[in-house]
Amino acid sequence: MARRIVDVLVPVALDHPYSYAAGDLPVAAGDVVRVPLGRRECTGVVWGDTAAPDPRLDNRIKEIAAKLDVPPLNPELRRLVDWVAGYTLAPRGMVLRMALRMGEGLGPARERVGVRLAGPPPERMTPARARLLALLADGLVRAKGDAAREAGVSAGVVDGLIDEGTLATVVLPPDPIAGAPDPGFRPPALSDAQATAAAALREAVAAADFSALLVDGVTGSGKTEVYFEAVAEAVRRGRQSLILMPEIALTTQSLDRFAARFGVRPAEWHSEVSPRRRARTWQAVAEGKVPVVAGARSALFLPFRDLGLIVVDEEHDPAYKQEDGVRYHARDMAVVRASIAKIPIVLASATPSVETEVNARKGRYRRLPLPQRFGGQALPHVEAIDLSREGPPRGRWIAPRLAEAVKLAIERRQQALLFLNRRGYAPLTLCRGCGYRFACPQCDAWLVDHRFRRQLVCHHCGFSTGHPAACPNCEATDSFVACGPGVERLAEEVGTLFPQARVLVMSSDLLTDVDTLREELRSIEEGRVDIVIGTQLVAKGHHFPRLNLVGIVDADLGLANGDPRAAERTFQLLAQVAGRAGREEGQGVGLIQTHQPEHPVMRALIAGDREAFYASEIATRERTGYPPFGRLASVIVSAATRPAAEAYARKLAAAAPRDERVRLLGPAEAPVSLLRGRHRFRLLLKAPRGLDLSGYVRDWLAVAPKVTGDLAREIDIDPMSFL
Ligand SMILES: Nc1ncnc2c1ncn2[C@@H]1O[C@H](COP(=O)(O)OP(=O)(O)OP(=O)(O)O)[C@@H](O)[C@H]1O
Ligand SMILES: [Zn+2]
Repeated sequence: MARRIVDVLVPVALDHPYSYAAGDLPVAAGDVVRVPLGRRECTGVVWGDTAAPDPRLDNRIKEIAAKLDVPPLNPELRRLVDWVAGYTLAPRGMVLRMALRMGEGLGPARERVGVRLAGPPPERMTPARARLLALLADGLVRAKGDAAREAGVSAGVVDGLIDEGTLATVVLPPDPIAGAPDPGFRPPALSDAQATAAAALREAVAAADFSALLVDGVTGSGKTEVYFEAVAEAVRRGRQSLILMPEIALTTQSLDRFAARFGVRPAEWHSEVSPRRRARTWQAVAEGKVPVVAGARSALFLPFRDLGLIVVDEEHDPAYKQEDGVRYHARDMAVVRASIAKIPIVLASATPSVETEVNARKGRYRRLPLPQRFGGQALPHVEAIDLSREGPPRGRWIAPRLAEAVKLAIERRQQALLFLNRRGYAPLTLCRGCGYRFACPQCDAWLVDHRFRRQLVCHHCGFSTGHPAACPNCEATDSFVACGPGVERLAEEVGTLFPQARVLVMSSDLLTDVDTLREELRSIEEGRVDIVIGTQLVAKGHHFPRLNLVGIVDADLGLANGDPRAAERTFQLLAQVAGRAGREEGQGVGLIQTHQPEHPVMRALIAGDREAFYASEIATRERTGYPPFGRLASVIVSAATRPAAEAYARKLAAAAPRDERVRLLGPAEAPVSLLRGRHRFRLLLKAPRGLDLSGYVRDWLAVAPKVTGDLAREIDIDPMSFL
């Protein structure tokens, strides 16, 4: 009988599977196996039987080493891997890698050890020992760390009593990945609009077929409570749910709210979860033991055994786009997964992406509107502060009218949020003597002054250096001027304006860990802070009951770049930030400092007229052929030298297949022309909506000159970043 040869896809940068002999192993498609690869062994997945094994390779074909004892990757996930690779042009192996996070090489799990009272009291008694013994007097087993913490003693005290035989150790089972959510635990009383939307969601889950629904609710309308009803329905039907969230910062409150609604927290999946816990979660999800996962975009590639629902919260958020490795948009690929799995997908946003808005208008997505805030709170009243007429004095950033409003808020014991989407102290430092500007040696970017950390930092590559004593150019001392504001500088100004106020600066670079972040968010919720100064970290999703005033310090910041989505992003971000105001009591107020009060984005925000914004933006996109009315793909060519990058970019452009429907723009030097020491050129493709742009690019690359030496080529289908 002929040997059975199978295709095994391995998680490396390769598009095609390798052939292996199955040997005596009864392997089937989807099985996770160990295979020899070069000199090492790696984990791969059987993709199918090799259709036509090459007889010339027969004696070179190696055997599968072992079949792993984990559930196979089901056809749905395998199709998703194929689909994402085909669409993004990322090597299939790299997409598979995202689906194979089962944690090899972690070694055996560390045991959790508990202690209990077991023997006679120790000969020498100390107050700490006495406290510990008093705690354990009830005879219960406690985890070692818990016992020490509860008794207020060090771990050494516990160990000492174990050595003396007073305490005995017990091996504890690992703490569970996730409990069982109870759909009937604490269902909310829904408003009419919420109830209508929730009913539609429940029906969609019950229909168990592909459908896309948009929960389109104003800020504070209770979108979360509503999509929880879809999750409840999936749980009732014994099917798994995936809730995607753009940022871990967002998950904190949502997880607590989930627990309040369902009695337990969902399983979490994001970069802050430890590798070991992730490995256990992966396995439990594959075994169908995890009813609900809440996670960042990479959770999309988890091996659900029976996925019944996907929710994408804040679907418009740019964080859903992965910008390195496999460049994919998690919202778009979630729609793909839902259609492959034949399940409903729920998108939620107060400011839908233009793509989603168009889909809803065309009826491809079903819109479920929540036009009012829950509990009848009014939406914030938004006004512009025209910086060219009533701006702050030189060297200051808070206009008198905004300062007055902050003062009033504090007097009323309410909170104020000052939003500035710029980390650090100042975006540019220059020498007053000679005009020298501090730039990153490896990037085309200025160094940002971070005073809290006492460093000048590059926001592109992370390069950092101390503040020099003298100008590197003219050697003048004490001649540096900080130009422009960052949140740290704003904090300085707030300190002088409101010396008594309790101020919290929140910015991703100041964060040490998630626990600190959670604690800081809690301190705002509980009213232990008067003024919050923050970047987009605090802009989204949060619900702060006492926050009534939102001041947007520089509303024009995001409008100035050449990004076709600049207006959309600015509108979304500012609407989200303003939407933090007045969610529980009183009238929320948003004050927008801008030089362009007449800009369509500002006008829509001030008038609270979302429709006006979408109408003008959609018309512009339609006229210019930008997404979703046309399609884009970008190619970045980079090299160690500028001529090498440029020469290859030109050759690449010359090799583009002729197709009058596709327009090739460039090559042009990228806006960030130097990044991490590499010179960059950009090509942009524009095509009509119906064209298979991935296919076009694939054909192009097949005939393009080879990438040699230190040249690199990054393909981005549906690019979101234009730097
Ligand atoms: N039916 C309900 N019963 C009780 N509380 C509710 C209900 N609906 C919403 N809420 C509360 O109203 C507040 C706002 O809801 P939620 O945060 O879900 O709004 P949202 O639409 O997600 O807002 P945003 O888009 O601004 O994040 C929350 O504190 C939530 O618990
Ligand atoms: Zn840099």
